[in-house]
Amino acid sequence: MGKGIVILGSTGCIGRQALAVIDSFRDKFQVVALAAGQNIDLLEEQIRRYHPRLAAVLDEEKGKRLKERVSGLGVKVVVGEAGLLSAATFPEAHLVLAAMVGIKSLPAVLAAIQEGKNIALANKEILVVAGKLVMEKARKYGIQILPVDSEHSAIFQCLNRGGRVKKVIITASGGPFRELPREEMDKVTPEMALAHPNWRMGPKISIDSATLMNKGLEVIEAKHLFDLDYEKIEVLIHPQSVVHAIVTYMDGSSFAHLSYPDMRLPIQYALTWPERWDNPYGPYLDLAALGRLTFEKPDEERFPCLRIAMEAGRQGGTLPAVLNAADEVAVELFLQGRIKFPAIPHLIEEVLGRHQKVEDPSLEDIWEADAWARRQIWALIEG
Ligand SMILES: NC(=O)C1=CN([C@@H]2O[C@H](COP(=O)(O)OP(=O)(O)OC[C@H]3O[C@@H](n4cnc5c(N)ncnc54)[C@H](OP(=O)(O)O)[C@@H]3O)[C@@H](O)[C@H]2O)C=CC1
Ligand SMILES: CC(=O)[C@@H](O)[C@H](O)COP(=O)(O)O
Ligand SMILES: [Mn+2]
Repeated sequence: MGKGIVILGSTGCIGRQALAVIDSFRDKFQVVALAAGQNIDLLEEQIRRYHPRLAAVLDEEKGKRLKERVSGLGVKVVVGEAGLLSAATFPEAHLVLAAMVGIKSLPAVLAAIQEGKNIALANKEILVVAGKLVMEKARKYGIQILPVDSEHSAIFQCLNRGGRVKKVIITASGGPFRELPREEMDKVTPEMALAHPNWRMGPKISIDSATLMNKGLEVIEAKHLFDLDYEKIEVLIHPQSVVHAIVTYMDGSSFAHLSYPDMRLPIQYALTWPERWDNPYGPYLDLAALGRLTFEKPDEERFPCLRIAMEAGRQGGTLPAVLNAADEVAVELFLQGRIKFPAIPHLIEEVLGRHQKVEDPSLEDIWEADAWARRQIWALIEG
C-alpha cells in the first residue's frame, strides 16, 4: 500500500497534473479520496482509473447523479461542504493536496491539519485570507505545509542554507501584457488575458497573472509560509519563468531554483518530500539552448494590482480577505465581459478603501469580510 493521497480539486489543472505525477509512480501512491466542484464526467473517469474509497462533489445535485453512475465500484460518494470535509479528513490519508480555487476548501484544510495530515498547498487563496490561523494550526498539530505554488516550492528548496536571510525574490513572468502600453489595456479581451505565455492554468489564476494580482497574492502567501517580513520580499519580472525564486543570504550568497515551467515538478516534490525522486518527464534544463535569462522591475503604473495586494498584505487584519474576495468577483465579471480589464484594480481598490479592518481576525471575521467585500463589488457594479 503506497502513501495515501487525497486531492481536493482533482478535476482542475493542478489536480489533473497531480494525477499525472501519480501515474508515474503507481506503486508508491494510493489515491484514497478525490474531491471536485462540478465536473462529474471527469471525476467518474478518475474514479474508474484510481479507485479512491471516497469521492466528494461540492455540487449536491451533480453529486447525487455521480452516485448512481459509480454504484458498485466500491467508492462512497459524498456531497457538499460536509463531503469535502470527509475527503480532507479521510483516515487512510497521509497527505492532502489542496488544489481547489478560492477559499471554499479552507474549513476542510483546517480539519485535515487537525487530523494530523500534511498539506501540499496549491490553493494560495487560503493562506492569503487566513495565513496566520492556518500556520498556527499547522504548528500546533505538528504538520508540514508543503508548497506547490512554483515560486514557493522554489523558496522552500532554497531556504535553510545556513546564516541569515537578507531577502527573498519571487519571479513573475509579467503575463501576456508585459509589454502592452497602458492605453491599450482597455481593449484587452478575456481570451487575450487567458493566454498565459508560459503556463497552462485555470481561468482565475490566469487572469490574476495577467493583472499581476497573482504575484501580490504570492507575496502574502510567502510571508505566511516562511514567516518573512514584507520588507524582505521582492518581486522581479522574469519573462522566461525558468528562475522561480532567489533567496539571498546576509553573506552575499544567493540561491536560485531553476527548472522549465512545468507544474509537475513542484507537485512531485511536495508529494515525495522529504525525498527528491527522479523526474520521469524530462527534458532537463539546457541553459545554452535557452541562451539568455532576463530580469526587470515590475511596472506598478500599468499593473496596480501588485501594489494594491502588497499594501493590503502589509496592513493585514481582514484586508487580505477583502482583497481576495473583491478580486475573485472582479475576475469573474471580467471573464463574463461585464467589466473591462483596467476596472479590476479600480474596483478592488475602491472596496478596500471602504473596509473597516478587523485586526487579528477570527475565522468568523474572515468569512464576514469575504461576504461583505462581495456585496460591495456588486453594489458598485449595479449601483
Ligand atoms: N494551475 C497552476 O499552474 C497553478 C495553480 N495554483 C493554485 O492552485 C489552485 C487551483 O488552480 P487551478 O488548478 O489552475 O484551477 P482550476 O480552475 O483548473 O481548478 C479548480 C478546481 O477547483 C474546483 N472548484 C471549482 N469551483 C470551486 C468552488 N467554488 N469551490 C471550490 N472548488 C471549486 C474545480 O472543480 P470542477 O472543475 O469539478 O468544478 C477544480 O477541481 C488555485 O488556488 C491556484 O491559484 C498555484 C500555482 C500554479
Ligand atoms: C505556475 C505558477 O506557480 C503560477 O503561479 C505562475 O507563477 C503564474 O505565472 P506568473 O508569474 O505570470 O504569475
Ligand atoms: Mn506561482
